[in-house]
Amino acid sequence: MTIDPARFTVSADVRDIVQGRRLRRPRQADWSRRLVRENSLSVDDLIWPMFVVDGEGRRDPVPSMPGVDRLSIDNIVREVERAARLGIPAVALFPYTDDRLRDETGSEALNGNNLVCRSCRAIKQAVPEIGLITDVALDPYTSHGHDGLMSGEDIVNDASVAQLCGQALVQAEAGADVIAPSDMMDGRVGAIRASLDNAGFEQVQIMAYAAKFASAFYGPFRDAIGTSAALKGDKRTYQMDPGNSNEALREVELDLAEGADSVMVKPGMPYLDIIRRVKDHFSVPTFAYQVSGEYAMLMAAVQNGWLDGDRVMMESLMAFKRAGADGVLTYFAPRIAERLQGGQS
Ligand SMILES: NCC(=O)CCC(=O)O
Ligand SMILES: [Mg+2]
Repeated sequence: MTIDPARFTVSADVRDIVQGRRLRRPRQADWSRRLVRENSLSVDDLIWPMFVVDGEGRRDPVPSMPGVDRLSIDNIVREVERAARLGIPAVALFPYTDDRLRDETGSEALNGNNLVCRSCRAIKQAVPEIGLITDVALDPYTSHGHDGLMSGEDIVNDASVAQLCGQALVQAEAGADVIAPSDMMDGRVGAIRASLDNAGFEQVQIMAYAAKFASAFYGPFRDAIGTSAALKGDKRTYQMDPGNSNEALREVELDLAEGADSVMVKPGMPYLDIIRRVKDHFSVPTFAYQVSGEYAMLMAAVQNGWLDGDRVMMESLMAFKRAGADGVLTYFAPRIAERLQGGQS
């Protein structure tokens, strides 16, 4: 329906008020909207998290993450080649560990020939130019599903840190460019930095999961790496309380003091305020993790036809940029990169 503006009398008062305050003016055309846009999204902002599983020719869908598969090494190499073609700067690896290899201490984490290490070698051989990020935490390897070592009901800090240093070393030896500790033990960044340096890996970066909250949004990830059933209790004695914000700044401050090259806030969208505070306070490379539950939530609505997939994906990523993030770990990475390559934002 079109209306005839002439039929509506606009008083001089209204015109006076609007005069000189027409913020809608630059919104009238695409060229102008693009010129005044404050933030932009580029392929350089993307880190693609990937799930690796043992075997060959495997591409097992993760039911709660439509469009995401667990890949065997041969297929993961193919996908990393695709990431490189798309211009994605880095990928992050997470292993699905066979139940037989899980134990109380997560000893498989220290096996220099474990699935993650074998994946690193294969990827580095095929696609040496891509950034390779590995996860340091024991949860994919422990029978109890916790990120550290357990003594009774407790997750013991310092002994866990020692184990995590060993894990970081085998990953660096296998070719990881960035060690990303996601365990939230106190002091692990400094200890890992020292271990890496002592072993001659002073160029290997540390991306610290500095402010990682005890969140219900990790559910689908735990399905993907097969720890949902194993996990005893919850992670509230080491991950942050969702009610806290100042504490996130202390966590980031300590990780930076201990030698982190970049820091991460996780989950993403429910914690945009934390990203903004971290960026404003420290002005360091700050990453966000759009976690599995955020992805699952959007995809579920998209599959029902309730949301436009491409548009919510782009808008959700733009929100991270606006909040101050330098980059985002997102399961949408290849889809976004394809869209950006097509020249659409
Ligand atoms: N350490 C990595 C994660 O916990 C990922 C969480 C997610 O995507 O839900
Ligand atoms: Mg900490």
